[in-house]
Amino acid sequence: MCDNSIGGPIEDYKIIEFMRAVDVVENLKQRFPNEPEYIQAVSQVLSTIEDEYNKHPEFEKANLIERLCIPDRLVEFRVTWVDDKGNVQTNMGYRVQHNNAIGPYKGGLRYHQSVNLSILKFLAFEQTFKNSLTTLPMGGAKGGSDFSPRGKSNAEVMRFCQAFMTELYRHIGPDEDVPAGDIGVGGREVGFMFGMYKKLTHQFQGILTGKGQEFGGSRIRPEATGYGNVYFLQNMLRTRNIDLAGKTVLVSGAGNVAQYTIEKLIELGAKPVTCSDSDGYIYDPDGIDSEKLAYIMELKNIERGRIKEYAEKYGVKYVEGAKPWFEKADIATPCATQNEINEEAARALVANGVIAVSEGANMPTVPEAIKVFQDAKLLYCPGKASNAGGVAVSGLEMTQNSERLRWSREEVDAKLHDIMDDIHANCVKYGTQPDGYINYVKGANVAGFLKVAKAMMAQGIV
Ligand SMILES: NC(=O)C1=CN([C@@H]2O[C@H](COP(=O)(O)OP(=O)(O)OC[C@H]3O[C@@H](n4cnc5c(N)ncnc54)[C@H](OP(=O)(O)O)[C@@H]3O)[C@@H](O)[C@H]2O)C=CC1
Ligand SMILES: O=C(O)CCC(=O)C(=O)O
Repeated sequence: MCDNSIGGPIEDYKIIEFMRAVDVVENLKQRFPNEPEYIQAVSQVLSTIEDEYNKHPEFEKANLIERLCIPDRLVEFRVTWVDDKGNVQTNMGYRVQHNNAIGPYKGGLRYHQSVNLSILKFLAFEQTFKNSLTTLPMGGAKGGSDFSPRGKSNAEVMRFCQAFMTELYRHIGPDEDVPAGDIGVGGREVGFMFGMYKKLTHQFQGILTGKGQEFGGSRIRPEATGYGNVYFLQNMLRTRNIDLAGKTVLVSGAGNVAQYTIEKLIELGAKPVTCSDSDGYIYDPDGIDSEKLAYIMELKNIERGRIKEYAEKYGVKYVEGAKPWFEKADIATPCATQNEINEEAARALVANGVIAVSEGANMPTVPEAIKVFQDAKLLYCPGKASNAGGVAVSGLEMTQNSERLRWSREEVDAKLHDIMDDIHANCVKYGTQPDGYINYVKGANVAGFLKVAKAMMAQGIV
């Protein structure tokens, strides 16, 4: 029996071989043939960690790679609810508990008509690496439903959230799994789910993050993903002595992440000129200022209207059915959804002189487009690093809930800032190439992977 440099007594399990990312991905494709987003995410990570993984033969002997790629558990259930007309509706509900080697499962819930297992498996896989990068003790998970709150009344959203929780509550807990928001799930939905959990269990526990400020929510959690995205962007720019102030920025999305990305960009003197929803984008050459942002927040969070109305109010360009990547600017930050920058858009961004791309969304850039950015030596960072501020402050919310106290806005913001700095430093450590170019994709993947891998090895074959 040998004592491996990382991990425990696993000598007899397997003859040492090298891991070949392409083989692992091919095998997963055969086993999960209808899950393109999941395969895309796995294949991007494996291709960048292959060398590091193979420096540790004990990993392959323990078949660590398959155990890391395949989720621990999939929970799938029917959600039945009644709409305002009295019709009985059904949707699917899911929770993908991917990996809890370094802490309780943690990750958002997405309510959108496109939700399926492939999308949730990709998000839960990415979340595992992201949460590891935050330096906080959180495993990775994701969940949600093919229910879309868009066009539903408040009462319908409440009934759906309550019905969803009547099943989900069995699978979550402060030390087991702590969901939060994502697309289509914000403070309103978290509140309704929290209320139902309390009703079902008679317990007031920190089982969700992103809660209202009055019942255990952390200060800065709503802002955290967007603010963190901009803090990370600043760090990237500093590596080339570039100042964010005065730069024009293309932003996609008009939801939580986009709004607070825009807020922080304005505060730091940059000029966001676009934002979008799933119908189209607006281009405001004068820049979205604080007053216009307040209008967007009211429009999207209260009236639940369409971004086209911004163009009508301020007399600016609105482009139906398109994304903002063909406009001219210095920086781009996709904050809407996965695969929203394709190769053609990436080429346009490079041709237009964009210097940095920081992802607020999860996996918004397709692999061919990432290659375009990296070949052009752009400052390009994957979401698992640049948008980790949201889950990081969720981790801080969990800590505050356990201690039954609340930190000030300044305290939480300072901790968020430190965490984003740490993530950036780790990307530089593991991603700097011999020519000095920082491959943030590799840096984030290797740093996130190593911590989870070491924890899994130490915990034996389970
Ligand atoms: N909230 C958080 O803390 C975190 C979120 N993220 C990621 O950030 C991204 C945005 O999330 P968030 O802001 O919370 O979600 P929201 O629901 O608040 O906003 C999503 C925005 O993206 C648009 N959008 C959604 N789907 C599509 C689509 N298929 N095509 C075009 N536009 C679309 C929405 O438009 P419409 O209203 O028309 O649907 C909306 O403007 C997601 O990738 C999410 O996973 C990452 C880390 C943390
Ligand atoms: O705050 C959380 O737990 C999850 C945030 C999230 O969904 C994400 O990081 O993609």
